[in-house]
Amino acid sequence: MATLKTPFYLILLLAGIGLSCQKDLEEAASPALQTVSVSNQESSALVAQIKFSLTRESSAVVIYWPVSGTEQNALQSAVSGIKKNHAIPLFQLRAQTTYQYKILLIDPNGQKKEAGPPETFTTAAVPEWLKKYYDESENRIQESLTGYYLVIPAAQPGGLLLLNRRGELSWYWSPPARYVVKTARFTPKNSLLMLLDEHGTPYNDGNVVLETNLAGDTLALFRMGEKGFDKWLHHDLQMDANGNLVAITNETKNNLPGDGLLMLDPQGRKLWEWSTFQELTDIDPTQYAQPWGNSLVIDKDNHYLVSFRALSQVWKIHSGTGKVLWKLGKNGTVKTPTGTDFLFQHFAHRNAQDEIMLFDNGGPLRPQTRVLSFRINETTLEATPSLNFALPGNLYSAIMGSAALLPDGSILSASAVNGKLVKTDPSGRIIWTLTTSQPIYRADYVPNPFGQAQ
Ligand SMILES: O=[N+]([O-])c1ccc(OS(=O)(=O)O)cc1
Repeated sequence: MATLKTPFYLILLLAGIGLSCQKDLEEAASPALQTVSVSNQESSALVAQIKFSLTRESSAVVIYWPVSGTEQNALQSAVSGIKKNHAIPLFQLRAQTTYQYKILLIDPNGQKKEAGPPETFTTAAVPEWLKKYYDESENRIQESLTGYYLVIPAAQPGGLLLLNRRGELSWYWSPPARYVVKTARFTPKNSLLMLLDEHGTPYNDGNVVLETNLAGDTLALFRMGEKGFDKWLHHDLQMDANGNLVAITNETKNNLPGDGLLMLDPQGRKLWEWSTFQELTDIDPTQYAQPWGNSLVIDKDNHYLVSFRALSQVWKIHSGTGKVLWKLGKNGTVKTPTGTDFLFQHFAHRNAQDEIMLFDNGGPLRPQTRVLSFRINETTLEATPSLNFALPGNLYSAIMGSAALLPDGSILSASAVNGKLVKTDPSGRIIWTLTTSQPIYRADYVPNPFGQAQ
């Protein structure tokens, strides 16, 4: 039987060609960096965004550390999914600091490979107004809760601050020159929904709604006069689970000022509206004041809880029919024990204990601010008081302010006009205080703002 013998040199040659083809294929298949840019501005100096494009799709992550530190102590961004064009936010930066960063590409086996040598960028300075508003060096705390405090200044130009458990500024947003920030809320998407004003309007009125993520990308921008946005908004706004916007509006009837609600879809088209004039039909103009809606939340059953400061009442409003389901407070429809009426309250909401909680500002008749909560039987319309404590006299705030339950059962209060953010226990004993140089409109606790940032 004849055997075909392949010469040894030919085997080597073929093997060599095979190997080099394999290598070429692998190199062609492995993604490489094409373009890279870093953005970081004074408007939000504690976050940078690394944008880069790859020759091929890949998942990626960025590690970063101050040049004065070491790579071993690098922070790591969230993992960016498989694609060619990436925009990766880097959070928890320090201002006016030079960082080194590395882009790591993640292969299908989860192996990370450096896309190139380390590069550097330097962060911008915190704006002067913010340095004056909040002095980190005077505000050191040691808090065991790992979340952050969203502080909304009642100061111009205003902006938004996130403070960490040590009282440090972890993130902020300072508005472009033409805007003043009036209020803001975190959304179910962990973005920020803000009410801005560009006309020097007093109080908490605004004509622009801006949604941004924490990286500073604009997700939505609505301006009064466009589509269904046909009224001034004031004091509060929310995004519902479907991405619709709901906000408190100014209404007018027979030359009297009222309040309303407006719902816009994610494209800014009007879906629904409501007015206090639907409910207050028997008005004596000599006794009338604008109800002054000053907080709005979407309750667990999708109906609205609105605080009306001038009425010293919180209303629950049916989100479909507009019917007022109940009124909590003085002369309301919910039965409350004597001594629990509140005055000129703000920030009414349902807390994690399923109670309606609010910041009871007080007023000239009772110049003392309290934190109250009520368990409400919505069938029998009976309220059982729960939290009820007064803040010390030096924390009395006749206007604005907030009180929110923290996950450890303590309470975060913004004593607005005094520029004090206080953590107290449920009896009102102060645990820590943070101070701002001008008033705080309100503050809230945000458990994990950076974890899920988009
Ligand atoms: O006088 N202010 O500046 C002022 C007054 C009331 C007010 O409304 S409140 O409901 O937020 O207290 C806000 C600001």
